[in-house]
Amino acid sequence: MNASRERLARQLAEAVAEALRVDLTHQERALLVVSGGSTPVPFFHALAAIELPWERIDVTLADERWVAETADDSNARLIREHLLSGAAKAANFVPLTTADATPEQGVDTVATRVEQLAWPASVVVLGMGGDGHTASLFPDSRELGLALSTDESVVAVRTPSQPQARITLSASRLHQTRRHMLHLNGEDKRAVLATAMAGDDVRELPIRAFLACPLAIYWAP
Ligand SMILES: O=C1O[C@H](COP(=O)(O)O)[C@@H](O)[C@H](O)[C@H]1O
Repeated sequence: MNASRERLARQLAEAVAEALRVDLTHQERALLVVSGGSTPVPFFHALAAIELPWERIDVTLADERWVAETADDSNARLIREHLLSGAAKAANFVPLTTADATPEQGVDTVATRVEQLAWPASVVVLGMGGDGHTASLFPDSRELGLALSTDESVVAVRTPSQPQARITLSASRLHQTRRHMLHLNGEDKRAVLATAMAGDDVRELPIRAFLACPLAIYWAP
């Protein structure tokens, strides 16, 4: 692994841990929302090694593929394998899937689960794909307009460019946080982010929905 990406992951983990510590001085439970994908793995390892009152911390996802938790591309599996270990094992993880066959069938159950958490979250750590998507707010999601505008907490999404149906926290729910952090690596993503910053069409590059949050950007080459 590229040393600057490892260093960035540690810096992000320290910032997230500090945010959780601060919030836990004045509230009983704190909520951390993380993203899936390949980028956050070293961040998860760094965060898992930090001593925190993890038993008072809930962790959930920005989005999930509607697959079994045992599937290779399950974000829940990623969290269980890379974050919920070491000190962080005591955290309460709240997944975004159910045993229902489709996200449309499971969405209400997931919404109830999500809404019971300690909002506003302490931190939402977003990722970004090369197409400017974040969470499962993809430019070509049929439900993108809904996910950007609804007051519902979660939305089932079907996205032609993606092999699986997904479920995502809505933009309004992802905005319910004290801090937004964006974690990304590589020149290609830096270029996409620069394009996003130079325009304002959220449907073209959904990451734009979070650029004015304010958003702390953690980028490494
Ligand atoms: O599909 C997804 O991709 C993005 C970015 O993934 P990465 O592998 O390039 O890090 C991620 O932020 C999002 O949560 C995930 O569902």
